[in-house]
Amino acid sequence: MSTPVIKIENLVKRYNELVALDHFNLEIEQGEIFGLLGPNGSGKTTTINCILALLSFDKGTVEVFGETMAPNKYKIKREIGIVFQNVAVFNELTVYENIDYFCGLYIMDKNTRKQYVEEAIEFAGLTEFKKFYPKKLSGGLLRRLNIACGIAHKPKLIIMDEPTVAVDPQSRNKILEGILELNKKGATIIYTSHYMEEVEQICTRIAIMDKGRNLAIGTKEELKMMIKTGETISMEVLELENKYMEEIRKLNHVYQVDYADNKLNIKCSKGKHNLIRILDYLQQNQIAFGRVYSELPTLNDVFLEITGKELRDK
Ligand SMILES: Nc1ncnc2c1ncn2[C@@H]1O[C@H](COP(=O)(O)OP(=O)(O)OP(=O)(O)O)[C@@H](O)[C@H]1O
Repeated sequence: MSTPVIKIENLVKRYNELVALDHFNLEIEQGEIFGLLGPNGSGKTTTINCILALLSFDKGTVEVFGETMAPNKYKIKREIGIVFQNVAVFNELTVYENIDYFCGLYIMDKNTRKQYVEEAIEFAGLTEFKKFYPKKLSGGLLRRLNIACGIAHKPKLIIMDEPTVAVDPQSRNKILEGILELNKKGATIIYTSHYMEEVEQICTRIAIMDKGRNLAIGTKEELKMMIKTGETISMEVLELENKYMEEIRKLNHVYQVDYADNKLNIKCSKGKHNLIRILDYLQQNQIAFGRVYSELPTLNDVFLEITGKELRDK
């Protein structure tokens, strides 16, 4: 097997009393789009900062491209592109000049740099805005500029820390498509987010974090196989006596039944004919029902089952 791009073992990071990373382990292979998913404060940014050697830590090891990471490992740092949560560009420079500046930190040859900057501008959809100053850009365009600055030097590893927070849907889609494109061209991507839909959409593997620990790791299919919920069936029911709720609860594969605001919610473990069995029961007992929905588990269900709380997909 090839050397992992990232290998983190037993990482502990404390901020005084607070344990931000608690014996955290992670391995990321070349070519992955790896999602670090967790609620606010779960330790995603701390993990990224430890990978980049921007933070010292209390215990454990961090290897990048097979080498122990340290603040002076410039050869490794050249191969990493980072897009931070907060936009970090110069207000005094235009879009073109900003990208040129960041690219120039790594690419010395003038012609190559010019080509890379043009490519990054096109990639981020900023061609019309080349001469604009950041203050004149919308929030979404500013994020795209931030990304272009981070990736223009064609790094092998791109780390994106919540790049779509507070971004309009159009720019969000553009950013997600862009990440897939960068990956297709060979970059390994680490993507942190608390938007589970995005992570489901683009990531090849996902780690679910909470309180500085890695709770589960796998493809989205593997994560969903880890939990009991196979299917959530919900429907509108105008009236439902308690005795029926009890009986539904006893049906095969059903393990949770809730009824509130005329909505019946039934959680089932994995089974082939859950929906048919439930509808048969309702019909036999002449219980009228309206629209019926059947949903497969989401990453939120995985998170909920593992931690007992919602991921809060804001
Ligand atoms: N410089 C710091 N000093 C003290 N505590 C910190 C510091 N940075 C982070 N923390 C705390 O460490 C924990 C992990 O924070 P971190 O920013 O890594 O989480 P996160 O998952 O990235 O959250 P968010 O999604 O809000 O960015 C939180 O409890 C946070 O309050």
